[in-house]
Amino acid sequence: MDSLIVIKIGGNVIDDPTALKRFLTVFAGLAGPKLLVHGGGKVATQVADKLGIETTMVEGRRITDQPMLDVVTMVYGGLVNKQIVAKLQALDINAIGLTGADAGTVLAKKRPVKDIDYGMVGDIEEVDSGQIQFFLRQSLTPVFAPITYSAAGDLLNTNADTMASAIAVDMVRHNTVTLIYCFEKKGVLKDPTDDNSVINELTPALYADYKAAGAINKGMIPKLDNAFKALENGVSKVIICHADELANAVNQGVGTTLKS
Ligand SMILES: Nc1ncnc2c1ncn2[C@@H]1O[C@H](COP(=O)(O)OP(=O)(O)O)[C@@H](O)[C@H]1O
Ligand SMILES: CC(=O)N[C@@H](CCC(=O)OP(=O)(O)O)C(=O)O
Repeated sequence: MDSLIVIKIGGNVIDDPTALKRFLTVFAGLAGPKLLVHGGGKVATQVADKLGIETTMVEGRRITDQPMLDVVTMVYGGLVNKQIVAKLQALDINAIGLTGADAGTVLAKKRPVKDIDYGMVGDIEEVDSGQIQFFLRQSLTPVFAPITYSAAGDLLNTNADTMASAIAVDMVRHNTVTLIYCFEKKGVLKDPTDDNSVINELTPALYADYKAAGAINKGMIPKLDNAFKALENGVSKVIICHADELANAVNQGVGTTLKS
């Protein structure tokens, strides 16, 4: 089986043009088939602000009413996605920008209303990994925006960490998959205020301990839940690392590697 690297790049890096350019240069230089999933939550919040639309996040998920859905569709599916695709083209990577609706790649279902009404937020139902494999075989590099679609034809806002995990898991049918979450810190930290406290190997038991102690919190919790889910479902290797250390993470094991 061919290997495939699925990489997710987070919103804090996307919001910093210099850091994004550095990351994309390293991404472009990685050998072999690869695929990028991007976030952009920070940019969406800034654009919503300018339009007078208030942002509400609950457990790391954006409450997405119709005006907010319009914003995230424009920001993720348009602005951020196309800027990344253009930069990759300039780096000689033939990138193809996609939302989950494009080529029917990621189908979702509107999150049912329980205690909280998230609005137009999608929980992933099905990934068409055969279609993604088809793009890869044409030597195209898919770049996914965190937008999915429903069977009824609605666009849905979907967390980018979840999207990367779901795509990686389904690609296991075709490839030996490595999943790498890149963000602005050096990995999962024992102490979030100390950038030199990287946990080299994280097991579910250690994760539970650090979470209970409050050392792993906020956005890192849904990220790790998605990351462990990928490891449990056939992804060979899952790494969380700094965007600048992507090349070393692939080759030399920097950052945090998840263990089952
Ligand atoms: N133990 C930890 N190690 C590293 N980051 C942590 C930790 N606990 C909480 N965090 C926070 O999690 C954030 C990453 O989650 P999130 O903002 O969702 O990432 P992304 O930008 O990749 O989507 C970091 O910016 C950091 O503030
Ligand atoms: C439903 C939901 O919360 N979707 C996310 C999608 C973007 C994202 O995940 O961006 P980062 O990776 O930069 O956080 C949001 O709108 O913030």
